[in-house]
Amino acid sequence: MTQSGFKSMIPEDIRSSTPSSDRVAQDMLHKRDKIQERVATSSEVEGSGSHANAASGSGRSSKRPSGPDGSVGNGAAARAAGPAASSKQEKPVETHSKNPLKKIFGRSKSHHVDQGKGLVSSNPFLSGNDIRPRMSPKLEGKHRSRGASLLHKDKDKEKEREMGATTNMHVIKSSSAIPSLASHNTNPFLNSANGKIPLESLNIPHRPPTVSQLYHSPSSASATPSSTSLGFYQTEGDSKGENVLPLPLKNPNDFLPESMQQPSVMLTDNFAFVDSGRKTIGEGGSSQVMTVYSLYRRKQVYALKRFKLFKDETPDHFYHRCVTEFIIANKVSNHVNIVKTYYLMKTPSISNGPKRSWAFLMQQCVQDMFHYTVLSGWASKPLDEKWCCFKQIARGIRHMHSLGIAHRDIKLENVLVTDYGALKLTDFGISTYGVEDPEDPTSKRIKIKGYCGSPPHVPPEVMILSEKKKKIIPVPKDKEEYDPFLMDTWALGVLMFNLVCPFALFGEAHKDDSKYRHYVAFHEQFCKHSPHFKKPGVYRSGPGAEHPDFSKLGSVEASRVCLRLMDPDPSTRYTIEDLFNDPWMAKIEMCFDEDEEEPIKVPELRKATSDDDPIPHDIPSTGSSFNDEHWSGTHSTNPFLDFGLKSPKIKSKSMLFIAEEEANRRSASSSVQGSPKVAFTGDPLGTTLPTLDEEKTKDVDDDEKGISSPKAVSQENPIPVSATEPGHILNSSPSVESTQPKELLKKMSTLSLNSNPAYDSNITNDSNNTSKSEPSSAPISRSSSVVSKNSVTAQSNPATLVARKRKKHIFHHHSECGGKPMFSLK
Ligand SMILES: Nc1ncnc2c1ncn2[C@@H]1O[C@H](COP(=O)(O)OP(=O)(O)OP(=O)(O)O)[C@@H](O)[C@H]1O
Repeated sequence: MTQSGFKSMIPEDIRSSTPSSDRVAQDMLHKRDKIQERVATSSEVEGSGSHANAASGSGRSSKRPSGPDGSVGNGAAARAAGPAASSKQEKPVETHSKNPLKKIFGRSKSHHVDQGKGLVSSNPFLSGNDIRPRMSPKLEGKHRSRGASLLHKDKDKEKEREMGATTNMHVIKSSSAIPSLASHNTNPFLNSANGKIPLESLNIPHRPPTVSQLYHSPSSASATPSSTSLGFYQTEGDSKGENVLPLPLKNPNDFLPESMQQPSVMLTDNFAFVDSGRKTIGEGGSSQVMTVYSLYRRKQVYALKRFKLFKDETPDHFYHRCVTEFIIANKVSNHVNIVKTYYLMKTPSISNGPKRSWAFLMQQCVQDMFHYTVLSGWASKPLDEKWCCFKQIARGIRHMHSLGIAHRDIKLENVLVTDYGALKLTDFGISTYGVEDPEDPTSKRIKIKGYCGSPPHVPPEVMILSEKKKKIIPVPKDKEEYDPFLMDTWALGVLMFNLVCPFALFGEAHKDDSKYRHYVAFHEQFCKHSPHFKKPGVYRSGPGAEHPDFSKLGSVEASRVCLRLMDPDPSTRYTIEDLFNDPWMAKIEMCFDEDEEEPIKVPELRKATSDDDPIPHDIPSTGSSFNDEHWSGTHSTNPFLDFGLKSPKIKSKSMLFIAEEEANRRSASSSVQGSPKVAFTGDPLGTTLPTLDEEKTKDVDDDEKGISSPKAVSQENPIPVSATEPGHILNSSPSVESTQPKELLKKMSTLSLNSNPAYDSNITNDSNNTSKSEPSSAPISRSSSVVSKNSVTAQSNPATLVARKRKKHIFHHHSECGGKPMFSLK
């Protein structure tokens, strides 16, 4: 089928965010004038000077223009405002609303906390010090506390108070089921006082560490928390929660292992923002995602995940947080079911837009799976298609596990869908190595301490480690550690169930959750009646009519798999290999083959700036580098991956060609330099970018001269002289825009919002109230519809789908804890 035929299957609202669509490029061009205007205006408003800018960060936030959902420019503000606004609109709906959008099962909350201290392994980064704190804003409104206990046991109390307070806030402000649930709530932690949790700061290495050093060396400064406040976990949801990194921004290469050094680290050397970076395509607790395009191929668009510096987070802490996530994200990228993360880059501040920071340059996708599963037509999709999705996700997990890495936050929200129908795992913020030697995936597996994750995707053996739960039931010494890989398979079981049933079986896998107790009782009962059910290599039937919900999985084989994955006992739970050995898995027909080439193109890095030479210089095209090696598969085969269509002829670019092209570009650039020079107004040298194109020039803020202008960027230039430009230069032929229509997306495209009767029933709760909720399926409220005052409108109007999606990211899947294992063996 032709590309246009394929595109027509994607709803208009989704198409508009489709990465490789012409619309994006056209949109960019059409908005050029507008952008120019805006930048000019904002430059005036903002004034110049980075210090002023940093100091007035919050003020800037409030000035940001809102997107269609009212939150794009200022997600935190929207979060803060959302609950209040939503309470107005959603109170009347409560739990019996006929509006299915109020009742669709909700996004999970992530508890990014490692609260343990020390591992079985001697690896300090998997231990108590192995904390990657993380914010939990999406559902929690303004705050989320961090796992202070990971660092300071004596701070546990304070932390819990904070968690309780945060939870309370969340329950009240963001759940549609709040009114009814709140009255039954007896959670003693919901009314705790607020507490401030101190966090030790980090020592950042001055030289790039090796991966092993990053994760194993006790002396690795990069991962050693010292004494800094954890307050940034608690303030992210606040509109003023994001701080600005001090100038000069550090160079990612100073933090990356040698094997991962990048030939260019400044985003604007090779890319420019679509819509001047003011339009986000997604927002998470710790990041904003927007679209950028290649300066050499405007139709080549990528997702830029820009990380936020949380209030009170030290820059060093931030840098390490980003680099550890990047290392894993990049390492696991080379699989069709994992989103491709290419580079870690410095990004400039943009007037009335994002602030200077670090960001991942990633493959751009269309939507996350959660989005699709709440569409009205999803329930009626054939099970075959759902199992195909399931298998793709499982393959992504298998790939990660084969590299010795556990994801630890598997859920539908963290699965992205591409416009060519591939499903991809994303968000490796709490991923961790589960092996002794990160560079040897076959090395001994280790267990991990500390709570993290997103209930109900958090397995019982991890759930008990939550500070809240530890208060209820103390954890015996021998239960303080868990296998992170089995955490993933449990979560995969929950996800599998949710692909078919739009509600949660229980809120939290903990005994204080009555629905979970029901589930465990059923599981035990079933195994009792089928004694060989858990026997390795034996494949007994799973529950059928015995269970009203598992019977919806369509076959006793599927229910077997689901039950084996969601085995409360980790010692008998399916591993990912067990899953793939199950005959039911083998029978699943794939809608996207594992070895199928993807119609994507590795972003080109042709230019780099440095301290010594602020004018972008060509990146040598020979030699070997991390990227050559890492992306060799893509480069060495067909980088344009035309997906079964005839491949375009790929011509390598000679240096002469590049030089000519650059000359042309410069002359084109100079021709537009007569236009208002709005960018770099704060450039102390009064320079403009001689080689950047118009759009790029407009994108950059004055105060960022140190970052964005060639001269400013030149703070640090550790770009190795021998650095090579992997296949980037070779990839200069026209981008392949055509994508073959995939059945999956084709059918997804026919889905519409808001008319799925399945979502009308049983949607109530919030995980904090699960102990009071009643049996059968324990549905959870759809947090985004509750929090966002705009979400109701957005949800009921397919045309606003994308806007709604952006909104929802603000609210989904984070919790009060938010502590992310900062240095978890990455
Ligand atoms: N490559 C991408 N293409 C398209 N959209 C993306 C991409 N990466 C992320 N998004 C969107 O942005 C949202 C936020 O991304 P992500 O979950 O990675 O951020 P995060 O800050 O790590 O989230 P959190 O910390 O809250 O879990 C995603 O839910 C997704 O919808």
